[in-house]
Amino acid sequence: MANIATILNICDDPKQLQFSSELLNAAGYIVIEAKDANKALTLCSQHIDLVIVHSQPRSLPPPCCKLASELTLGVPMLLLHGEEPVCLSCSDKAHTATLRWPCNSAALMSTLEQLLKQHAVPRSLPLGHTLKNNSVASPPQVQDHLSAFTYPEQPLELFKRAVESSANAVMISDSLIDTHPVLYVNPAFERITGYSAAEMIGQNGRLLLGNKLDQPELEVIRRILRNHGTGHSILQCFRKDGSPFANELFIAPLLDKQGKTSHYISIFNDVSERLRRETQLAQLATHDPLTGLANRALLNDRLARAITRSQRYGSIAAILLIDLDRFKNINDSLGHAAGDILLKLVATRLESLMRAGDTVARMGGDEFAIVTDLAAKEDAATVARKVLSTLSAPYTIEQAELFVTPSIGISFSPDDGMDADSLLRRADVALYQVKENGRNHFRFFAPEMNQRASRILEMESALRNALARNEFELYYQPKIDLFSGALVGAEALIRWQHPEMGQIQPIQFIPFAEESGMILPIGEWVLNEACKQAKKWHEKLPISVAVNLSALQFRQDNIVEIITAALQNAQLDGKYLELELTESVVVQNLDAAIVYLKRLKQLGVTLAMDDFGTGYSSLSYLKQFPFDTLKIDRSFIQNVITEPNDAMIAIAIINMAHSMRLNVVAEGVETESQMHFLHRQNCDQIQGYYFSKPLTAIAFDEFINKTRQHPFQNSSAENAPRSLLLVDDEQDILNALKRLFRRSGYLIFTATSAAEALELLGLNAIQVIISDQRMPHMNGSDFLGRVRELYPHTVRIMLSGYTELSALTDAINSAGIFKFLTKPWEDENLLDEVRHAFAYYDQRMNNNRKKSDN
Ligand SMILES: Nc1nc2c(ncn2[C@@H]2O[C@@H]3COP(=O)(O)O[C@H]4[C@@H](O)[C@H](n5cnc6c(=O)[nH]c(N)nc65)O[C@@H]4COP(=O)(O)O[C@H]3[C@H]2O)c(=O)[nH]1
Repeated sequence: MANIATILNICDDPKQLQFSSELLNAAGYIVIEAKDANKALTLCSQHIDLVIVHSQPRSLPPPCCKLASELTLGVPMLLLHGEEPVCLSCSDKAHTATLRWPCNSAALMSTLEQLLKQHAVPRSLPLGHTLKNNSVASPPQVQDHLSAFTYPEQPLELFKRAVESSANAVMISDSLIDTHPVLYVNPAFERITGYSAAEMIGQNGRLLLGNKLDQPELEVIRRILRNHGTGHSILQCFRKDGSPFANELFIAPLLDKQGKTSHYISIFNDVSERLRRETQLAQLATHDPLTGLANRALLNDRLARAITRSQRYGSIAAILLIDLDRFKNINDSLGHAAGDILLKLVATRLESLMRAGDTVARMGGDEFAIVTDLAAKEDAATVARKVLSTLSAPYTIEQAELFVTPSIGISFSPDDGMDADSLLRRADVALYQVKENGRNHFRFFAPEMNQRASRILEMESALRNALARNEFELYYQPKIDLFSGALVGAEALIRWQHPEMGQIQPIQFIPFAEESGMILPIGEWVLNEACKQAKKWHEKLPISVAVNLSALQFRQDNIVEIITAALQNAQLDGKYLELELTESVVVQNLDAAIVYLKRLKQLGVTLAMDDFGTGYSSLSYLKQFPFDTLKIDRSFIQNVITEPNDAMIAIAIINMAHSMRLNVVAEGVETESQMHFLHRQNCDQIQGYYFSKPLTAIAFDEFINKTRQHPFQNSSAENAPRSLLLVDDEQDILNALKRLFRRSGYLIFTATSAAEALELLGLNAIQVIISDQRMPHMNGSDFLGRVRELYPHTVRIMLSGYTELSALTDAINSAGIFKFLTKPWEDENLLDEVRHAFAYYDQRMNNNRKKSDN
């Protein structure tokens, strides 16, 4: 068997080095030579079995042997010395043996043999190594620095040091003895557990578990021990001082030469901090940091589980989506800190309502959700009512009492869907409906709602395409000044020219545009287009153009910038742009609206309140807003000459607006009589089909050319001739009466029905009316009653062929008639009565005039 011990021979005398090396080689040793300390250092990283140091070398600095000994990890060292064993580090006893040099070969070899024997150097080549040129070559795949591990003597030392210095606790216990006594623990064990090696040796490792012997994770360890296997588990353990720590334990058997388990090695570490951080991260990933409630992700998971349970056990999974009404106002007015406090209080109240197993989550912003299992759908109503009353109770924040109401949308599984996504979407649709219908309430999802929601989605993409493809067009409806008859402005009204469906009216798509948010880009387009068009018309006529602004547009943070840009792009002076807002847009948030409206006014634009009379029509807030114009809604104008109530409202609005120095525009004027009526009531402007329907920009251009000045008949009462209106459904009677009064020089109007008569009254300033009692559709008393309300200054005479008492009393009581005459009449008598009537009229008008002069 080849003697393959490797000797590092260090000597700075080349001759001496060569001589000694030859001796060693001849004896069969592998010799590695080093002429100086540096070389020795590099070689020491190789596998070395023994070091020979010549103590006289001139250049080898002491303590050479100590150095070599350290670098070869305690392999035996022979010091060859001269007269004296000269080595400065001899006191360290780093060398194992000394020998006087020169000495004979036999002495040297026997010393070496002895040393190597003491250190049990192998007598055969390790597996995979070959003897090459007197040196051992490592197997090709083994890197040099790992080659040390192929020899057992050094690794033992190495392993010992590695184990000792390991940061992980290492514990070796005996498996052959029933009690599995601990045989060894390393310093890390002592540091982590607080137990010293002396305290642990002979004990069972179970000591670390304290009383916690029922941990399920322990089962893993027990199984490993039973099966002599390896495994891993995290156990709760206790330090010597009783403090707990999370012990991540790896356990493996150590086998003896027969392959039987003789020992167990346990390697563990305190992972409490890591687990704490992991828990914290998991908490962050699944919980809302502000309220500590489950977050959206966790809620999704819980909802999915509830759905599975509902399938398995036939229960009902319900989700309640809760949104705080007008929470934004609180944030805006009291600040975000107060808003946060409120959200936390809401979270606490919601949690207090819930049963074990329910999940309360914050979905983000002011939106919360509850997932709960129910026996019946109706139970969700009970839960919702509890939520409504609990959240509506006052909150005290920074000494202020706050009130918040919730809106709740509810959906169920299996009825509304079998997955979390569908259920959430449907609860959201239901919530939206609550918000639309006045808030502070709850609603269950209904399939019709879904249809609407998907319709909104469809429309959203259709509108987006329409905008991209330039399918929108603006029509313009003229506004006429009632006193000058001049064209003063136009209202821009959008139309959608659909390539297949033809022209679509705004009423069919604006509501969807508002709900989907598409009104924002569409509205911006309208503003830009209308401003550009107004500027073009200014070459002919300086008219102003009015644009409708929807609630969403008005609430945009950058609405002022958008309007400024539109004016700048068109180079239009702000005073030629009018913004029309409905009452509902401004009353949604009065305080904010005042601020916004004032900012808009600073741009020089004028503001009109649209559809006045249909909503709140509150004069008190109207006063606070900087409106310039008030538009009377079309619904009042439609019947203004036939319905006394509508007429009263129109008149009241005109007078009230004037007293507040507001300009009044009547919308939807369709007939001449309506126009004259409004003119007599001093309405400033009118808009409606009577003058023109909304026109394309080109048609409007022509309208400007034609209608520079609208011919307008002035019908003021002052200059009016004496006008007599005769109303009878029999044409013969009308003709007879006409003939009778023609002689008196009256301006005579005739009507065969009450409706026709009302039309004439609207158109003309009539002073005296003679009406038949029995007429189809509306009898004389009713007709004259209306006239009394609409035109109280008129003098009304009833000419009836019937003298029933009821007709007489009706005529006197409700119609406030001047005279009740019967047919057939006597001409002179009738002429007289009518003369009296005109005189009475004049007298009353004079009295009124005097009263108002005084
Ligand atoms: N029966 C009758 N109707 C008359 C008469 N005069 C005018 N109209 C109609 O009354 C509506 C007046 O506009 P609105 O009250 O602002 O009501 C508008 C407005 O609220 C909205 N709208 C139209 N264009 C826009 C727009 O560009 N943006 C926004 N946000 N809304 C718009 O759509 C509504 C309806 O617009 P249109 O269908 O154009 O209907 C217009 C107009 O064509 C009349 O004498 N008789």
